[in-house]
Order: sequence, then structure tokens, then C-alpha cells
Amino acid sequence: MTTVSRWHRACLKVLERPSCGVIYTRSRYYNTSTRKDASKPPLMESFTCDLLRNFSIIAHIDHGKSTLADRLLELTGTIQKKQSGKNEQVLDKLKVERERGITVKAQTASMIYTFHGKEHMLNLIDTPGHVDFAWEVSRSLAACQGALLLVDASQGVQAQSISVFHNARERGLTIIPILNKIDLPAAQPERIAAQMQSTFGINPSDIIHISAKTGKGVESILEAIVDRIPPPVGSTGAPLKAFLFDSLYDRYRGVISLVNIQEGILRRGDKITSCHTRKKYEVTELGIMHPEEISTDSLRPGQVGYIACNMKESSEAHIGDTLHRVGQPVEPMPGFQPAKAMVFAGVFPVDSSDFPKLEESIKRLTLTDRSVTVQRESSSALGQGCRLGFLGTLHMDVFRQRLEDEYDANIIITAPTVPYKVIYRDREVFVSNPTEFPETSDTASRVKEIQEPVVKASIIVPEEYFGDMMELCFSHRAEDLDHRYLDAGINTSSRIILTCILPLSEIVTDFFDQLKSRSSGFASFDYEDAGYRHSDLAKMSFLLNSKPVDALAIIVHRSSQDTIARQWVKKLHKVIPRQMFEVPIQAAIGKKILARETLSALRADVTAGLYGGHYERKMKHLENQKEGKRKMKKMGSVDLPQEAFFDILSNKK
Ligand SMILES: Nc1nc2c(ncn2[C@@H]2O[C@H](COP(=O)(O)OP(=O)(O)OP(=O)(O)O)[C@@H](O)[C@H]2O)c(=O)[nH]1
Repeated sequence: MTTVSRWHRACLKVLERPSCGVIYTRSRYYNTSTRKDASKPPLMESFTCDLLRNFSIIAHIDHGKSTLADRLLELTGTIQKKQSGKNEQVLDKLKVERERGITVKAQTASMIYTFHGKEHMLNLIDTPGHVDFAWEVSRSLAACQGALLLVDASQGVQAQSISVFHNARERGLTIIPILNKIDLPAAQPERIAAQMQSTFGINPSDIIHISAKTGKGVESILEAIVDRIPPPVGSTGAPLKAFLFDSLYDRYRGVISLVNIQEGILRRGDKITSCHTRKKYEVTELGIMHPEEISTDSLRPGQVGYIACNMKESSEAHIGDTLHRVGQPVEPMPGFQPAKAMVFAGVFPVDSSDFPKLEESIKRLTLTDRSVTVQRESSSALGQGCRLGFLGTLHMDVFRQRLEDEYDANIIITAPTVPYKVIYRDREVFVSNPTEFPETSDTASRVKEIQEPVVKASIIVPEEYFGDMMELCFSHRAEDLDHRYLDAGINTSSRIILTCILPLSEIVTDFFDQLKSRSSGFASFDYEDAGYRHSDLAKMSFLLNSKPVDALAIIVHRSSQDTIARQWVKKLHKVIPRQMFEVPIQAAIGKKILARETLSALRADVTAGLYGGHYERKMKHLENQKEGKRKMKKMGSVDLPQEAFFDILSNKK
């Protein structure tokens, strides 16, 4: 869905609401709120810093962040409660998010809540749960003073609960611990609270017990947000300083930036400039996300909202940038580490004449997903395409689905690779495309060393699956394995946290699926970048009729080269259609052939027209046919249909 249609929907929604505009909620204790003339946007100057709270919801995947966000929006009257009781997941706006039940893009929503007789503006920044989107989480946290740490009362603390907790703690955020899903029969709130105490040092009496699904206990979260999270600080009299923490793209208005005002007041018509690019803009529109855009007269210290200022290119909205008024320079805020692409893949149109359309669609989609890197690439087998860099394989899959859903693209995506570091005698280069990987066995290549990216992985698993997990890690070249009991001192069956260094390339294939299946779904997994390590890698090429097919090349570790070579030639043998001549399918590293299968020829019956005896004549026809095929094989190139590529690449390894 484009931002434009969202904008129109927002306008319609506002007009449709019975009391359109801001709806004021009733606190449980203070029944003082009134519904004002709702066609008016909120009066931003009445929300001084002490009446603002900026917070995020952080949790392991599926622990209920989006569901809780819905309940908070309903309780504050920001959205209407559905009679059906259906989970709307209002902040999961993308089709792929709704279909897969995951949050991909962090969203922002402002709500108004009356506490102790005073209206407060609570700015919620929803965060994605999957490890691929950890960058979005850090970005969201930078605009907050507090975080709701949500833990599923039936599953307990999981790998990402730990990483997001530390991320929030390092940023000095106030953490409100919450146990969710207490309605589930399998919920064990006391046990999980003890787990939270032993893992995070949280006092169990601080933990709020809720069911985001039924709404039980959710009101007390609103109270705790106001009570426990410190308000932002900032002065209206100081020069304008706005922190840009996210951006969207709108076909008509250009880039829409999400900002958190640190100091000063921002108004429509203000001339602003970016600390990063030094470019100047005029603010044409500004407002808050409620959860759709609602235009306001100003944005003030501590407030979170959107601005449109005729930024044409999304690269102009640098995430982590500081905006200030023209002629009033300020000290820029510390920015973010830019998102680092960890997984690369080639994307090609199924019909090669569709390349210009595909390139345009990719360009547009990257305007809303800034973490994707794009480079042109061409392949002799697949034609013109783009090499894209993603944060992880889920990210890659989501991007592919968005290209198909939102831009109707018909694409082939090659096997994912990670960026390898090739150290030559005189320089270092990063290679993320197997076709550019040097022949390491060739001494003339001047390669001194090859390094591959590694990650520090943490796996949390019940004790009984520990052996399986160790085996899984070893079979994926794990090093520095370590483990400890997570629930020490808690009188129940124990869970173990296993940490190790894993090559990233091992994770981008089937690691996650195997982790889930070998632990019956009980293991949770998280990882963080751990730099580069020396590795014994080589480029494996696949030859059809003795000719290498560039799009099929892969980079493999030498310890598994024979197994992979055999697996792949078998797979190719299955999917490549038979030709008029015999086709050898080979896997090779350098000049050495590691595996071979032979695709037998389609045989036309050249003797069909010959009746009766004449054995010699028959043989002569067959000999002629054989000779013809020999010639054809020499010249002939193998016809490899796109569907065959599709089959091969869609079930890698
Ligand atoms: N029984 C029960 N189910 C819940 C509760 N809260 C959430 N769920 C369910 O748990 C599943 C995951 O909820 P989400 O809100 O999508 O979780 P999330 O943390 O936003 O997921 P990601 O965005 O993918 O990280 C959904 O099927 C919800 O209906 C609860 O309190 N009780």
C-alpha cells in the first residue's frame, strides 16, 4: 500500500469518526476527560515536556507487541474498538506484515491519555521483533525515554528478550517489565517473573501482568507509562533542534520525515537545514501520527511527529540527522551506525525485457526501506538485474514479497551470499557476488587470505534439546561454544543459554529452520555481528556441457565441498530438461571436477520410416544421428529455462 493511499485513508478515517479528531480517554481513577470539538487537531502547545512520554515496546518475536499497541490505541480512544474483538494490528500497515503476522517497519502513534486530571500525550514507537530488523529497534529506541519490555508468560524470556533488554538498558531507558498472555492455560506468571528477576535483575513486584488479547491489566500500563517513564527535556526558547529517526516516501509529497523535537518549536513555513547534507528546505506540512497523519500547527520540545519539506530523494533524509533552523546552527545529535547489509542476492526479471520496470520498482521500494542496498548486475544466463543487499534472509524474503505484491514484479532471486573479505597482497576488497570471487587455488590471483563474516549467536533452549543444539552448531562450523543455565535457582525444568561464534553464511541457509525443527519449536535464537574470521573458502562453479553458468556459482567452505557438489549436481539433473544431445552436469572448484551427473539425450526415432529388414541401413541412420549429435553438442548451448532456475534457487542447499 502506498503512503498516499494511507494518507487518503487517514483523511477519510478522520472524517468518518463520530467525533473525528482526538478522542480523550477516561482514566480509571479520574473521570475528568471530555470530548472536545474533535475536528480540531490537538493543541500542541498544551503538551509541554512534563505532559509527554515517549516509549517503545520491545520483545522477542510474537510476544505480543502489535497486539498490545492495538489495546493501548483503543483504550486511549485513538482507534475504535472492534466489536468482533478481532486483532487489528493497526500499526502493521504493510500487506506482508498482516499476512505474516510480523512487524517489519517500526511505526509511530501518538495518543492522548488523561491521568491525575491532566491530558498527557503518549508517543508509542512500535518495533519489529525479528533479529533482521534489530536496526529498526535501535532507531526507535533513540527517540524514547522508556520501553515496555514484553515477555510471553507461557514461553518466558527468549533470546531476543535479552538482546533488546540490553539495547534499551545501554541507552539509559526506563524499562517497564510486562508479562503478557496470562490468559493462556500454559501461562506460568510466577515462574516467568522469577526468570525475569534472575535474568534481568527485575523486581517481580514491578512486573505488570496483562493479557494484550483480552485487554486485562492493560490500563495499568498506561498509568505506569506516565508514572515511571521520565518526560523528555527541552526548552521552547532554545534554537530548533530536531532529531530525524525515520522516513517514509510519498509519491506526491516526497520524503516524509519522522522527527523528535529536542529543542525549540517547529512550524509550517519554517526554513530548516540538515546538519548532514547542509541542504535547505521549507516545512510545508507537519503533524502527528494518530496513528494516521493529523496535521498540527507546530511541533514542540519532546514531541514526536512528521514533517514534509519537499525532500525529493530518500537519501536526503539521513536517519540520525539533526535538523535546525537556517542561520541558527546547533550541535548535531550523535547519529546511528548506518544499517549494514549482511545478505546479498541478485534479482532478475523473469522476462528480461522487464528490467527497466523492475529497476524502477526496486528504486521506489527502497525509498520506504532504506536499509536495502542496490547495485546493477548482469548475468549471461539471466540477463540484466540488480544485486541487492539485505539485513538478513527474512528481510530479503519480505522485500521480494513486497516487490511482487506492491509492484506486480515477476522475478528470479539468486542464492543469498554474505560479504566476504578478500585480502590481496596490496589491498582488501569485499566480495558479495560469487562471480567476482577469486580462484584461490590460482597462485597468480595474489590472494593472501579470505575472511568471512561471523556472528555471536545465542540460543536459548530447554535442557532436553541441548545435545541436538550442540550437534546443529557443530555441523554449522560453530566455534567458541559456551553454555550456562538460565533459570539457575528456579525450581523447575531448566533452560540453557548456548553461545557460540557462527559463520554468517551458515545462518543464511537453513540454520533457523533446523533450529526450530530439532527443538520442536522451543529454541529461540539471536545474533549480533562479531566481525570477520579467516576461512578456507572457494568458489564452486557449475558447468553444463562444460560451460560454467555464472548465476549458479556459489561460495563454499572446503570442509563441505564434496557434499555440496554432489547435492547440487543431483538437483540440477532433476530440474534441467533433457536436450537433443547428452549434457554433462559438473560441479568444479578451479579446474578440479568434484561431481558429475549426465543428462541423457532426447532420442528422435530416425529409423521410424524404415520398414522391413535392412539392418545396415538402420545402423547407418543411427550412426548419422550420433555424428549429428556430437557436432550439436560441441556447438550447442544448453537451453536452461527460467523455471529451472526458479526450481534450483528456490530450494537452496
Ligand atoms: N492468548 C493470547 N494471545 C496473544 C496475546 N497477545 C498477543 N497474542 C497473540 O500472539 C500472536 C503474536 O502477537 P503479535 O502482537 O503479532 O506479536 P508481535 O510481538 O507484534 O510480533 P512481531 O511484530 O512479529 O514481533 C498473535 O497471534 C496474537 O493474537 C495475549 O495476551 N493472549
